Amino acid sequence: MNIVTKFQDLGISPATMKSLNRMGFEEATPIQAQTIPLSLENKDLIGQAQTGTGKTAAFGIPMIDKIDYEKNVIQGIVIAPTRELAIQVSEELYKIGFGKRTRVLSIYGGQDINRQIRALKNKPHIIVGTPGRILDHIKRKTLRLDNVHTAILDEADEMLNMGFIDDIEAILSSIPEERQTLLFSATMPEPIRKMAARFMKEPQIVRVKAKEMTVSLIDQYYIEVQEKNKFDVLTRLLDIQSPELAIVFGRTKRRVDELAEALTLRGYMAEGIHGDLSQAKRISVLRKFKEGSIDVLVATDVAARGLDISGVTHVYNFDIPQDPESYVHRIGRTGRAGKEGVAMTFINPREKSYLHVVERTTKRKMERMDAPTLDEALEGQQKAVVEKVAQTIEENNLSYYKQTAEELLANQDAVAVVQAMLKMLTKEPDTTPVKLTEEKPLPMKRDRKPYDRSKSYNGGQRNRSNGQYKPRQGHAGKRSNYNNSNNKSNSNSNSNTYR
Ligand SMILES: Nc1ncnc2c1ncn2[C@@H]1O[C@H](COP(=O)(O)OP(=O)(O)OP(=O)(O)O)[C@@H](O)[C@H]1O
Ligand SMILES: [Mg+2]
Repeated sequence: MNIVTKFQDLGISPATMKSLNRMGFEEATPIQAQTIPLSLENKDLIGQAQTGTGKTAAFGIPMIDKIDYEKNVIQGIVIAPTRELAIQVSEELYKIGFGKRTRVLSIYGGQDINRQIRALKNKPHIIVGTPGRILDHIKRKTLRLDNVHTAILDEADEMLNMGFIDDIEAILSSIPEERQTLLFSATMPEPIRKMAARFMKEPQIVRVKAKEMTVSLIDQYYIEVQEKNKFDVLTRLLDIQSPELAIVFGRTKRRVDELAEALTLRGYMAEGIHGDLSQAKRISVLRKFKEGSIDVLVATDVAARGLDISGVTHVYNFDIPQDPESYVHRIGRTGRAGKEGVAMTFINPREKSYLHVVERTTKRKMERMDAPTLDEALEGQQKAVVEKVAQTIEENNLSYYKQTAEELLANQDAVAVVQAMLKMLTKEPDTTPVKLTEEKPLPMKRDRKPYDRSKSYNGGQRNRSNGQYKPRQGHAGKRSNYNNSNNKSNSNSNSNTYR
């Protein structure tokens, strides 16, 4: 049962309604429908909803609505874990605030601080920033937060992971206590609750009820593959699936650099992004990806949180993530705002236990897929050529080639002509040798918590000798009955690798 909620029924001001219309937002998403009215009543809130379901606007709309344009002071602050996210959130807030002419400023590390100080003098209404840099400005007294009425922690659990808790505490302590505090993420592991108890006043918890933690529009597969074959499998998949935009996640910075280089060697438009790159480089890589001048982004988990890039059709977990939360955020870069997506996870046979922990957390099984063969890759390439031919016929004026084509067909067998052209146009699967340093598989996982059979899926069986979960029969795809699981026992608690 889906009840449609119109934005005008949520008590939003006409000025903000105008912005939403301009953005093409018609109906509120469930998290928006459930949190906006509470937020307008100044309630503290913890909001959890699947990736790509509009949490930014869920906190952004009511915050903007409460901004007094006449007052030239900072009234709202958003704290986000990465620079990219700070920029993206500030852009979305700018759009939402357009009708009310709200001034939004993003401040983050790596950017010239003097420029930021000058920008702060322009009296923004809202600040979006990363914890370190915000605190830096507070200490320099170039940022005063005593008129802030709304504080938002986006991706709060990631900020905890990154060790920002003290910075956040320091920032919040310089904001008046009467403030409203909101906390949003797709995942809410246990430590978040402690954090909430410290910083919030009787927070209302709004969890959009969903059977699974991941969006059902994302088809999720896993492929069992030996480390040394991973790269060939990746390029074959890229050839077969021909994603519009793809993100490949690697475990380490070195891995990302090597993968980006290897993909480029084999003729893909790929670039890497990770925390060691300069801020300017990271932003330029992301821009190229958004514009489509590169179509494969290779990334560490730095890009896994919150990034909203439309057109990402495929996510490849070249290395399986260490913890299930990270999986949820990574694959959530696709299947956003109602679009479909595909997520493929490579697992080394020794890493099967991680697969099971992810599946138990998300309450969704991944379907097993066999690694594609060279022939299948070739077939994929051919199909791409055929599609391109059809597209060219549709789009271009080909009259210039007509005479030659007719002559060719008069002298040759038509099928032979097409065969020859296909052969010429089809990119043979590239096997250019590349250098990738081998990554060790993740250490065998031992679940410290006893395995509660009444709660999660019923197909796993503990193998005592090595702590792995073995599917009872066949592969994981045979498992069924996730419905028995108790959804309220948010399975995050199953994760014992909290970074
Ligand atoms: N009501 C709406 N109607 C149409 N599109 C919307 C609506 N709300 C948000 N969107 C769009 O959906 C996309 C995803 O939104 P957003 O980035 O806020 O998701 P999120 O829930 O924060 O995801 P994540 O957990 O990955 O951070 C954005 O492009 C946003 O503009
Ligand atoms: Mg978000």
